[in-house]
Amino acid sequence: MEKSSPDKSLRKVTKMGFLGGGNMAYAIVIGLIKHGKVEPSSIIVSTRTNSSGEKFAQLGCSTTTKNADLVKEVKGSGSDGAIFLCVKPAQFIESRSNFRALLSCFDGHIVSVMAGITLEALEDVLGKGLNIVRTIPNTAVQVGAGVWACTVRNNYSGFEKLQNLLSTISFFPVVEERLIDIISGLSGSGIAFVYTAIQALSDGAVKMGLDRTLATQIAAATVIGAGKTVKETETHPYVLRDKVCSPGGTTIYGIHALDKAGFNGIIVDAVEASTLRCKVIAQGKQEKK
Ligand SMILES: NC(=O)C1=CN([C@@H]2O[C@H](COP(=O)(O)OP(=O)(O)OC[C@H]3O[C@@H](n4cnc5c(N)ncnc54)[C@H](OP(=O)(O)O)[C@@H]3O)[C@@H](O)[C@H]2O)C=CC1
Ligand SMILES: O=C(O)[C@@H]1CCC=N1
Repeated sequence: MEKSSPDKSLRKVTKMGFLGGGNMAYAIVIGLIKHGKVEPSSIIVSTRTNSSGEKFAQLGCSTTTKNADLVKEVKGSGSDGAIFLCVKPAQFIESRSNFRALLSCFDGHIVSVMAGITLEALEDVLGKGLNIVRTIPNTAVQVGAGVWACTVRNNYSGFEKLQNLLSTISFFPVVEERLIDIISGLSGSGIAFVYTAIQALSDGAVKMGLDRTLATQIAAATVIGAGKTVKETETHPYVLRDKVCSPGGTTIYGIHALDKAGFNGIIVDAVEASTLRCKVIAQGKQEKK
């Protein structure tokens, strides 16, 4: 009896190419290998310089400094391949004619992680009718706990394969495009605000006499616990906060110190500033390195 070929809709994203191998690409690649069960041999990374590719080669990925070689290799895997645009917005705009020449005939998934660059701008550069997904990840994908929001013009056939893959390392909501810059400020950049808060908590404990290593471990565990509690109990953060504040106790004295310093307003300003900055860097106004 003739063996039936496997249902194509059940096949996975087969080959992944990363155009740009900086901090974000590295976080994604590490996450996919360690937490997404992706074989390093199915990943190819392109960078401008050989030295930037070395850390990927050490993981067992292929590397190149020729973008055309990367596209050729991913194309060879058929329409189940994915190319991730992981260069800076200004680098993309500066080399737009090269990116158009490379990708205008690519029929796999084209996943942009570039802050600020809209679907319309991506289509202007690369062409219409491609399977383009605009996304904004954060670097916690490296530990399988990222936030990676995405927007897609139409749910093209095969999009769910990409969704399944990227959901292995992140909370992967599909949202309206107008929300992407806000989520960039909230989680793409927001993770850096949380690192700052962890450092500040640790500093406070060191000031009071705890050793730095233990202070940072406890600060990190406290932030993880707070996030998990908000998520799993689905309770308003201020209700949870009230349960920590005993009347006349220790916590309300700390909360008072935060209020006097304008803590809430500072965080709101930070998310606002990072959100609005997306529009500026989308015009190529960024230091290109
Ligand atoms: N970092 C983060 O937390 C986040 C970043 N992003 C987005 O990810 C993208 C990358 O950011 P990040 O990784 O931080 O930046 P990096 O500067 O760390 O990385 C940029 C990479 O692009 C490579 N590169 C530049 N031009 C080209 C080109 N023409 N062809 C191929 N490779 C090229 C560089 O190569 P070389 O090293 O050889 O110069 C470098 O490896 C940005 O668009 C950013 O908005 C989104 C969310 C979060
Ligand atoms: O700082 C940046 O521009 C990138 C985009 C979101 C997080 N990092």
